Amino acid sequence: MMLALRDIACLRGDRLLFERLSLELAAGDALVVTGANGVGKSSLLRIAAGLLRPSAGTIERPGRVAWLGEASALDGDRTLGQALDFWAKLDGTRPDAAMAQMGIAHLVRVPVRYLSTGQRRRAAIARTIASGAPLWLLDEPANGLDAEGIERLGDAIRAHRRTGGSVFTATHLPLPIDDAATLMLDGAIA
Ligand SMILES: Nc1ncnc2c1ncn2[C@@H]1O[C@H](COP(=O)(O)OP(=O)(O)OP(=O)(O)O)[C@@H](O)[C@H]1O
Repeated sequence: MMLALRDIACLRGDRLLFERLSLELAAGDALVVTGANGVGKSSLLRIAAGLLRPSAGTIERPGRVAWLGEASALDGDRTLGQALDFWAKLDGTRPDAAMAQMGIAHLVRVPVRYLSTGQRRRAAIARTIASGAPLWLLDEPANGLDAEGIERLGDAIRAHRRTGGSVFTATHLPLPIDDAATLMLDGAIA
């Protein structure tokens, strides 16, 4: 088991976004959460990541987690290579293969602040790949990616699952993920 949420409730402000939500991810699983803007997809992923405390329920997450959110955690003043190296060192890995996988190896000497939106997103995905974490939590990972980037993201997810990794993602854009389970948040709270 990579992730288990049991009877989770999420209250934001005075709004109950969802309650009694349970899910489990095993090695190799992919789970895609969909639903309208504001329904609570990001909140659910943040709860799964331990970035947001649920108002009820329990979370089990035995292994390491890679978090990909809206904000880039890459230092704008460093080159892409240095910025990815920084994180890879902490994780005890190397980012080179991940950069190649996302088609950004040629940008290794470009300062992160000069990268385009899609290049930055590819870099964030490369960081996720290079983390070596078994569980990927991806909040709208395809935002800003072109068709080729989305394909590379799909390939990366496939490769990750093939080696026993799991992926839990929220997305508006259709992602090329084989036999993913889907969770539709509909905001229907009794
Ligand atoms: N810090 C906060 N305090 C109170 N309410 C919040 C806070 N952060 C988010 N919300 C509210 O929680 C609800 C769910 O937000 P969330 O970001 O989880 O939705 P989402 O389904 O990911 O939306 P989107 O599709 O727009 O990304 C929204 O109504 C939002 O306004």
